[in-house]
Amino acid sequence: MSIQNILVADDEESMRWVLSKALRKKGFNTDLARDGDEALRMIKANSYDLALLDIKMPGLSGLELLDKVKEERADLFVVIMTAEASMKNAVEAMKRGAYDYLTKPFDLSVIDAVVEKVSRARDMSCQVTLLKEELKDRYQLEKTIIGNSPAMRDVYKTIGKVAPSDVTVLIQGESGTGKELIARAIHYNSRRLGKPFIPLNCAAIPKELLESELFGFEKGSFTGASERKLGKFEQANGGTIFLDEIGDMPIDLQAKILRVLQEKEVTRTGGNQSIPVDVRIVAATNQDLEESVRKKAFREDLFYRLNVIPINLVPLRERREDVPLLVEYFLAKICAELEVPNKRCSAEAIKLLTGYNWPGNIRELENTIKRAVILSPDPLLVAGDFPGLTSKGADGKGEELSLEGIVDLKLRGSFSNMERMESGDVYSMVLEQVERPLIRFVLEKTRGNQVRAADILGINRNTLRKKITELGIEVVKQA
Ligand SMILES: Nc1ncnc2c1ncn2[C@@H]1O[C@H](COP(=O)(O)OP(=O)(O)OP(=O)(O)O)[C@@H](O)[C@H]1O
Repeated sequence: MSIQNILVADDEESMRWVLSKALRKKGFNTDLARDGDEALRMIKANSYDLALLDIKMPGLSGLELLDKVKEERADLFVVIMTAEASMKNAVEAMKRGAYDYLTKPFDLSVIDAVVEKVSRARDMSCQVTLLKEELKDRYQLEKTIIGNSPAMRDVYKTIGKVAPSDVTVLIQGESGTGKELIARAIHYNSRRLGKPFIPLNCAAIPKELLESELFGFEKGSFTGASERKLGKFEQANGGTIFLDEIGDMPIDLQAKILRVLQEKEVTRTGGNQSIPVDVRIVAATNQDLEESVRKKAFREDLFYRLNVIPINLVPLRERREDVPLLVEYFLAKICAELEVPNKRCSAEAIKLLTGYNWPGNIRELENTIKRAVILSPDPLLVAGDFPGLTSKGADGKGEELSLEGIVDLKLRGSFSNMERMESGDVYSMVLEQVERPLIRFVLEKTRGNQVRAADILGINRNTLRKKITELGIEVVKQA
């Protein structure tokens, strides 16, 4: 990864002129700052690979600036320049994280050598960062996305298939189902790993500001635009931009996003230059985008561009078998974060958590566990430690879990491993297990009166008799 963009900050005009001429001749993009404050603003607004900073400048000195740079852009290589060959300054600069130190006057060949050295060091450091990221992210995918349900296993397969390419992905799912987590997993398992992952929630930013957030603006393009600002697309260059709640994107901006996808370039507000960007787009929504297309609230062409690979995250209530795993994971994570001894959930508490409807999905589950861990002094969390769930009822709407809900839960628990199911026997097996307790229950209530039982069930008397024999039900007649 060679150097492209260099900032030169020096209060001496002749020095700025000489350096910029020499560097531009070698093909580098060079920006110039007259003092420390200007340099800091430029560093914040642009992505430089190297900054040559004079130690003595009006406003922020080179060393003060160096401290700020280390806070803002720890990866920027800084070379400090000074007219005084004092050992003290040199040591101070290196201690504060400068990459090198040059004493003026210097020959231009010294500058060439420094740029070359920084270039090699950047390559090395990129490799190290990449390696670190890679290790971190393997850990992330394996450890942080929890869920073993068939629906989640399908999601993992899709991540594996799409991550290596640059294809656009549209993640759909209710709030709290893990859309951002999946977007990160795609980024960290792609070749863009080590480059920025920039999330932007389109619904959280006022419409008037969204355009400049996305595309940036030029200095002076409107009142208050005192400096150039890079938009999220430019910040994400080389990496991935995650456009959350894309359904809330105003229609005029949708056209601009389409242009980025087609032309791979952006124009800053107030600017007339097209800037090439290499960014992968992962978008997410909790709305029915096809419906928005029908209502003309979302551009059809953009929808098809984004929806190349759809990933649907099913709500937690439709993959309840993942709840116990998630509970275990969040208990360990939260106890470690809060530095409290590990806690467990009783079987009864797990049953309650599994039966709840989770309208806020995994985010709500995580918060619920956190609240219980904080409020309960005991190592074993029981159902009573989740009062919000018991009072609201198992489906979160103040009602008991429906019969269908219980059967659904039971089925998911029993058949979580579809691959192991025999073909051809499931339908009758499940019906039998529902029919038998149902008939037994009604016969019990009618004290063994088959005529009455058939009437309640709404089936023919002969059919009931046949079922009693087939299912081996014992009829106890009571007076
Ligand atoms: N499968 C999962 N395993 C572990 N943690 C998860 C999982 N899915 C989501 N989470 C956690 O739940 C929280 C919410 O996830 P995330 O922010 O990705 O959801 P979202 O769908 O993007 O929500 P929203 O639409 O509200 O922005 C995060 O803390 C995330 O780490």
